[in-house]
Amino acid sequence: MDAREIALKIINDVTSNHAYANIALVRELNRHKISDQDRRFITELVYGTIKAGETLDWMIGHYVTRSLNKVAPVILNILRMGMYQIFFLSKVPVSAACNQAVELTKKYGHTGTVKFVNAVLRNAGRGPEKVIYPDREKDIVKFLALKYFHPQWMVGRWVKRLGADAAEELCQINNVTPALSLRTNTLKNTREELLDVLNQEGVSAEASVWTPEGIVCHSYPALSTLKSLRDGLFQIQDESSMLVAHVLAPKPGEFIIDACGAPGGKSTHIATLMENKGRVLSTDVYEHKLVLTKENAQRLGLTIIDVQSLDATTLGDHYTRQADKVLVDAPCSGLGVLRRKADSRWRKTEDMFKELPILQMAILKSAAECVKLGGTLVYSTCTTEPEENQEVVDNFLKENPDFALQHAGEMFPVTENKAEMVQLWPHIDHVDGFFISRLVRVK
Ligand SMILES: C[S@@+](CC[C@H](N)C(=O)[O-])C[C@H]1O[C@@H](n2cnc3c(N)ncnc32)[C@H](O)[C@@H]1O
Repeated sequence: MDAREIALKIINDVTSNHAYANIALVRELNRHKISDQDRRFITELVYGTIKAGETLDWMIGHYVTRSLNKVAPVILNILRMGMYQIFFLSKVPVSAACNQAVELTKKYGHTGTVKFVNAVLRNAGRGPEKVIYPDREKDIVKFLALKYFHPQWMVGRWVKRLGADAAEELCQINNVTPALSLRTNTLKNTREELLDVLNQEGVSAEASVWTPEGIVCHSYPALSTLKSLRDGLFQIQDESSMLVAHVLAPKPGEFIIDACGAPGGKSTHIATLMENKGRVLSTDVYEHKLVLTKENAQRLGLTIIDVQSLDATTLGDHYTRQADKVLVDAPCSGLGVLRRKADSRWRKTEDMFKELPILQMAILKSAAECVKLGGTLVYSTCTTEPEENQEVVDNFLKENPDFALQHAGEMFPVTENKAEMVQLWPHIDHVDGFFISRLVRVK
């Protein structure tokens, strides 16, 4: 199988079988003996074609008269891959993109589809100027959605809320692969020591400006080859995600519940800040995910984390007023982390903003029952949308006068932040979009 056929197989798996792009990619890459150059090409082609899906269909529409619904899924994916190479991969000659698509169609289609694919791609290659984006001034939403590969409803929300320019910056940054960030395991080494070890392992990295233990990597070999990872010298975690445990501010000896804890990114950070003294109960509704929490804790040398499979909407029945601090890192729409996965933007729906706040509120209410008098409750999400963030906290506070809002931004360990409820943005803060709020039980 050549690189483009492998890419086609992965894309088919995503579009026809709803496979996750990153999982399907790794699975398929591991099945073949492929050069590093081909790996990079396949990755770029798969992620690009999936991300640009609606834009590519709109572009194809300029060169065909029949409805794309009538085109067989595999042929449509061959066309999408061809269009992506012609319009967005300048290093690939147009002739190569066309010829390879035709070869693939000979294998997966018939004489008629071979002619069709050949005609569409050669016409696109000869006349790319036929594709004209909507006028930015007249239809900003459609323009941004097509230009930056986002669902129109999503762009519409952001334009309304943030204005056209900020929405454009956000869409733009959502297409840039973020740097890898790591959290130093301060129980095993200091950040400076870890930076030295990483340097010796061929990682180019620098200290994060957000947290005292954060590290940002600019280039690195395959993570599986790093002894420092196997030895538990660090945990992979985004910089904004690292801020959550700092806002919770756990102390050695406390009892802390992490209500939506798997795969343990924040539970392990909390236990580390507690110097591995006290108790962290990390619960999650999905039992299989708790295995990952246990593995992370073990690799990092943390012994105070217990895991329990539990629906957090019932947490209050089990641990009433027992915890010093509770974290609710709630399941959410994930609009703050779209840059991390090529297909995630196309999996979101507007219904999420009706359904998720109901679950988030139920979890928050039940988790709140576990907090002792004077104890802390932190509510965080990796999304940017107010229905899941400020509105959940505001509604909770209205119904629960036993809790008061505290200043989350003031708890940031390094940077200054004046917001009571913090909303971080990829295009402003250059970290994952995260919401963090901090409440205290006063009665
Ligand atoms: C944002 S993720 C948590 C990430 C985790 N805090 C970390 O830092 O690694 C949300 C988690 O909530 C879990 N979840 C979803 N519904 C839940 C429920 N009703 N009760 C408990 N956990 C739930 C999901 O399985 C998912 O692992």
